[in-house]
Amino acid sequence: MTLLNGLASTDGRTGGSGEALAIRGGQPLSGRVDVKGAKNLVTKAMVAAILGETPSTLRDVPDISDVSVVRSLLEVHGVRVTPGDEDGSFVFDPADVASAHMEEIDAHAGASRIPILFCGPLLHQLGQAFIPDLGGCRIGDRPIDFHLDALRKFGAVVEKLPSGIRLSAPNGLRGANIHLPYPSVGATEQVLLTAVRSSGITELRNAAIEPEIMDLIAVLQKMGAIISYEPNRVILIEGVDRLSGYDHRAIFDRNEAASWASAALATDGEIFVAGARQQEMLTFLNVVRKVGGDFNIREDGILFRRAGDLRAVTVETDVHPGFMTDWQQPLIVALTQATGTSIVHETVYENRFGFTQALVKMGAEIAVHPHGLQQGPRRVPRRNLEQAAVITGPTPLTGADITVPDLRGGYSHVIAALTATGESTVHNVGIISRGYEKLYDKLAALGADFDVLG
Ligand SMILES: CC(=O)N[C@H]1[C@@H](OP(=O)(O)OP(=O)(O)OC[C@H]2O[C@@H](n3ccc(=O)[nH]c3=O)[C@H](O)[C@@H]2O)O[C@H](CO)[C@@H](O)[C@@H]1O
Ligand SMILES: C=C(OP(=O)(O)O)C(=O)O
Repeated sequence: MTLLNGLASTDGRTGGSGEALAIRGGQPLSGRVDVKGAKNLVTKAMVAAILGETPSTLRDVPDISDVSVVRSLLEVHGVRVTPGDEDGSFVFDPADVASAHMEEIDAHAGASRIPILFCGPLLHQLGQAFIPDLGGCRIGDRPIDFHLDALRKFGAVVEKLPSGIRLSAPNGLRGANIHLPYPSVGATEQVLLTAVRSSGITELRNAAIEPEIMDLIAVLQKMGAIISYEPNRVILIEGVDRLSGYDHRAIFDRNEAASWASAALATDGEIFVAGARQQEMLTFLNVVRKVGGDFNIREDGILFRRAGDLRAVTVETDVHPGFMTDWQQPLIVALTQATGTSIVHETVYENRFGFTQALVKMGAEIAVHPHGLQQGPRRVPRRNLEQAAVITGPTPLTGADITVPDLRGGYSHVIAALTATGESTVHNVGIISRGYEKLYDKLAALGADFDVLG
């Protein structure tokens, strides 16, 4: 790796969103990468710290920009954030939690989806909350109606502002009976973070049960919450008057682990993903096996490589325990190298195949069907969100000039460029630092040949 203009941070994290990479591909990626705590747990556990009466310690916090955004939003609300007693650990002290100025909150608009989860904790601690407009990947409409409907059931009053929303709880928050129209990850977390200190019992039906949600439940239980779950996506929360801080090691980032696994398959390399665990990746591992990949599960991680030629597969993204929507983009890069016709049905978001245009530019044969391919009822009925990508392979990829559209699409572009022969320029790579820690260091450790262009 060469830093042509020094814009990349010295710790190997990507720099501003305008940064570009010149990548010379065609070589296998081989070596070891370490994955830390999951973006989709760590950011929520940080918000949970507001609910405690004593400081919380979170371990294995990745150095990603979504964590920086949430840290900054906590700090403007008076939470003191200091390094913990080991590398990657942080202490969150909520002793001086206070309302923040609107301008300080607005400065976080459009940066991440996590601010919506501040609602319950801030309402409990301050009686009011201002939430900026949300960011996150633009992969569909991403409404927050389930969040707001649930908050109103707890007794919150929601007012829409020109930018963001204001909430208050004039009569406090009371436990509620909530049935989510769809097992939304964020809305389930909203209910958990609000219910734990609301008076009485909350019954949440059709809850999401992703491993990161189970880890958030573990965090909240450490704080003093009483939460149980029943079959069929039912979660019961008995509100308590006070919560204390927690000490918790975050669950590993299974999305990052799946990304590196796909990179090994796409480039015909061999990558040991240290920190990855089998249990949370069962569904992904089944697909790795079906596509002709090989994995070796060890105590400290999982080794991924090809078992022979890659084979076409059909996958449908779904809520947990299904095949996660965040896994399909890197997998599709590998599927361009598989023999036959693969189909990926996207059922979670309505616009998550935009990244494939760049792959087509590089020589991949991918047809996107915006209204899906499947007729008739689906296992998880949705609101016509299905899209399908049909990938025919194997096709050689050649270097191209491409622009990253979002987090997972961006990672896939980098891996496609490393799979391709010749040189690619990948623009806008800074977005990838939302969810991948030390990307440049990891690529360099795996033998990738690239320059940072700025
Ligand atoms: C920070 C974080 O954890 N992000 C993850 C989280 O996003 P996030 O929590 O935003 O995803 P959700 O599970 O809420 O969204 C799933 C679907 O429900 C819809 N929906 C959601 C809320 C709502 O109020 N109304 C509504 O219609 C969304 O538009 C989407 O079509 O789960 C997604 C699904 O596993 C992952 O892809 C994201 O990586
Ligand atoms: C969609 C994702 O994240 P977010 O919800 O933070 O936009 C993702 O991690 O792929």
